[in-house]
Amino acid sequence: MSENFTFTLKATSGKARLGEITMPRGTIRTPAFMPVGTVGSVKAMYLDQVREGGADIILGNTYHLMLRPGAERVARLGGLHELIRWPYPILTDSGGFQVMSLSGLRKLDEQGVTFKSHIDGSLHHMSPERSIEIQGLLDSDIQMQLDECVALPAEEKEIERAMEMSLRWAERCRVAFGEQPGKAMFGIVQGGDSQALRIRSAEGLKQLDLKGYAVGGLAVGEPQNVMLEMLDITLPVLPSEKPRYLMGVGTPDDILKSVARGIDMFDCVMPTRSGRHGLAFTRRGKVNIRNARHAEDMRPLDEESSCPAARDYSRAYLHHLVRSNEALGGMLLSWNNLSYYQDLMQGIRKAIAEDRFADFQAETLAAWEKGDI
Ligand SMILES: CNc1nc2cc3c(=O)[nH]c(N)nc3c(CCN)c2[nH]1
Repeated sequence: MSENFTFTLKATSGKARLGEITMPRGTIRTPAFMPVGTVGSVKAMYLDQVREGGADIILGNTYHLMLRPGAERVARLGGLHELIRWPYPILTDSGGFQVMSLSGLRKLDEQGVTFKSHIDGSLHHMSPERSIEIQGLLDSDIQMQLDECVALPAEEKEIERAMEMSLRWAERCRVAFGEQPGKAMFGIVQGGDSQALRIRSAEGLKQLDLKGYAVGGLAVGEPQNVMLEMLDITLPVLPSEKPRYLMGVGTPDDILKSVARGIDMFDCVMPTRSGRHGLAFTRRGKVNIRNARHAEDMRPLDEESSCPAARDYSRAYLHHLVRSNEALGGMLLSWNNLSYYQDLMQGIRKAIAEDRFADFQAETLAAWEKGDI
């Protein structure tokens, strides 16, 4: 614990980094996977399970929480940590991405975004300053700048316009955030699939004395090789002594390849959303438990797992629950998947500490390819 936000690099293995973020509410072991708790809950999970499974930090969303229950209401209720009973660090996204992907966007200009709520159609305006104000009302530990994420493929001019405005918004968010020693504000690198624009965005953010840097504008439809190429371009420009967060990523394979390039933090709905739809992640690859071949398979998903959902329940029962659309099906698979992701992160951190990350990556991939699931 520390009254400040500090990031310590503990070891490297190639470009993979082992680190630790210390904050008043706790320590975050990196590389870290952040379960997504969009409206204040990690869907189908008790937060005790999320913690026991190995999560040091979870994600919340400004867009959703400002619409319901409302930022001022959360503040009146003691802040997000009190409300959801998660005393550890929370990172909140700024709302820009969710406005683009969820709401009826009405207007986007220098002042901010004007949009209609996807819940009740009410009209809302969010400026960079209001986004930071909301994240403060939520008592968020790591706050994200308001940005404009452009879906790919897109015209270079469009990508440039959005990247330049996101840079101006980063400066306004930096001013609005001020100095909050126990908290952090991260800038978000934009620039789409353009090498030059990615470099300009990263260089521009470096002028702002930020405590961390997110790489945004990726995992928005581009092929994995394009995402990885943008990391190869962007990461060398970012200060090595600050954490790097790749937003919205990703599959286990995405995570391994991004850690290999120097990413420290990840968030993705993949383990929880796919769990609710019957997809199980295991050490030996993915299992679509809805498939009829599991109907009488008495094996658990992974007899060696420390997670009861993976070790103690037969595939036959999981198959039955998912086919019957029983809530327990999504709960057990979400539990299995989050535990798998956190076990993967723990394996990654151990391999970096032992300077054998490349071997770990190869072994993990080989176990998936061998299948035998
Ligand atoms: C699933 N793919 C994905 N790409 C993202 C890009 C941004 C991005 O460029 N900016 C922001 N603010 N959020 C993003 C998110 C949401 C992360 N929870 C993304 N998710």
